[in-house]
This record gives sequence, structure tokens and C-alpha cells, in this order.
Amino acid sequence: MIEFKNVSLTYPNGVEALKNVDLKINKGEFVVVVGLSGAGKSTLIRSMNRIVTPTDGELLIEGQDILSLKNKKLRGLRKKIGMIFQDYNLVKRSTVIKNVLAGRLAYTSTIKSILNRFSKEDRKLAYESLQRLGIEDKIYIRADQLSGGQQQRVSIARVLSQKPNIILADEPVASLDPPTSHQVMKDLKKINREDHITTIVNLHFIDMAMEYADRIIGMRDGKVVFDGSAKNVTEATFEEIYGRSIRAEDIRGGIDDEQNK
Ligand SMILES: Nc1ncnc2c1ncn2[C@@H]1O[C@H](COP(=O)(O)OP(=O)(O)OP(=O)(O)O)[C@@H](O)[C@H]1O
Repeated sequence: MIEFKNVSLTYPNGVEALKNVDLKINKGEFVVVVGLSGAGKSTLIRSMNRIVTPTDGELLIEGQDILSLKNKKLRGLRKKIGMIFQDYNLVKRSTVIKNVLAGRLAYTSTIKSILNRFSKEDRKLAYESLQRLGIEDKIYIRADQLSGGQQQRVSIARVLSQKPNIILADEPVASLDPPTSHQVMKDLKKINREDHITTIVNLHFIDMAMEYADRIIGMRDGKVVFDGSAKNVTEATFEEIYGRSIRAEDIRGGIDDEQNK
């Protein structure tokens, strides 16, 4: 379980990005965090693997307050949390398999990783992760030769090979076209269902949030202003979260294109 207890984060420039956040996220949940740009979604997600550190409150992961973790213990936390970014964060000039094996780095000694001596088990796991994403045929292709959707799938395979307990995805579909966006969300949901990995995804498209989330958390101005089952969410809920009416840019669309494929 992940538990935020009265968590606040003020950046050094004085911006209060999180204000008294209280949240409990249970194992295996698929949570989508929505809100306008600047609402604090990235800060919330990045707090959980301490890319940023809240300045107040307690943040418990499996009962442990992670806010004071340092060095080895912090690396231990990050080993079990997979992160997916909008821009994929791949080593573009490396092959797909090398990028996926990077998910094993926390389990491999520095010398072995420099020499590229990953174990047979690690290679098998990396290959199986690519298979689950349906891109095993790209194994020896350089990452920068792939489409955006394929690159995002490589980054998901890298996270899978890390064997995480939690996946954090920060706007994973923001750079993709509508049909590819749906495919990536389906991949994330499938992994969540099959492996029971707690998954927290930031999105700013309301139709995708409604389509894929079990639970939706709405943020505005650093605060959690909505938290509930996706089943009970309507356009009016988003208008309340956003504090304005819905616009075309809030909708990804494309679900029909995907179904017709
Ligand atoms: N490193 C930083 N230093 C100072 N202020 C920051 C930093 N990162 C984010 N902020 C500010 O904190 C607030 C919340 O930003 P955050 O990126 O968490 O929001 P968001 O909802 O993810 O928005 P977006 O979708 O635009 O990334 C914003 O006002 C932003 O300008």
C-alpha cells in the first residue's frame, strides 16, 4: 500500500506543488491522476520514487516512510518502482535489448553491467518482456529507428524486466497519436491485471481516464480535489476538477479507430 499523510511539497522557488495531500492506494489498483497543467500531477508521481522529495508529511510505501531514505535504501526503493516517461527515456543509439536490459541494472554489479555481462536469466526475462509487448522482432534494432509507440513499448518492457511492485507513468501517451495511445494504455492495463502491479498514470485526457482507470484522482493547484471510482465520473466531475468547461484538447479520441483496426 502507498499512503500519503498530509504531504506537502514546496519547491525551492517557493511554488507549493503539493498541499496537504492525504491518499491511500491499495496494491494492484490502476489509478489515473488528472488535472490541468501545473496542478501537481508530476510532482505527486515523482514523490513516490523520490525524484522529488516532499517537504512535509509522511509518505509510506509498504509501511515504510520513504522521505528520509538515503543511498542504499533509496536505491532499494527505486529498484521496485518502474517509471515510464512521456519521452520514453531510452538510450537512442543503443539496441532495443540493451535498453530493456537496463531494467536489470539495479540487480547487476557495476563491473558486469559495464562489460555488458548480464546473466542468462536476465536476458531471458528481457526477451520475455519484449514478447509480452509484441515487439520481440525489434530486439536488435536501434531504439531511434522505432516509432514513438514502439519506443514506449520498449520502455514498458524495460520496466517489466525490472520486476517492479509499482509502475509510475508520467503522461505516457502525450507524444503519441490516438490509436497508439490506446494501445499503450491497454498494455499498461493488461500488465496491471496479469501481474497485480500497482499502477499510477498521469493523463490529461478525460476520455482515456474514464476508459482505463479503476480509480480517478483529480488534482488542482496542488490539492486532491476528487478521488473516486472511474464508474462514477462524468464530464461534470472533470469540469469541477479543472475549474472550467471541457475543451477539445482535453479529449484524446481515437477509440473508434482502434476498435476498427
Ligand atoms: N523543479 C521545479 N522547481 C520549481 N517549480 C516546479 C518544479 N517542477 C514543477 N514546478 C511547479 O510546480 C507546480 C506543479 O507542477 P507539476 O509539473 O507537478 O504539475 P503537472 O500537473 O504535472 O503539470 P504538467 O502536466 O504541466 O507537467 C507548477 O506550478 C510547476 O511550475
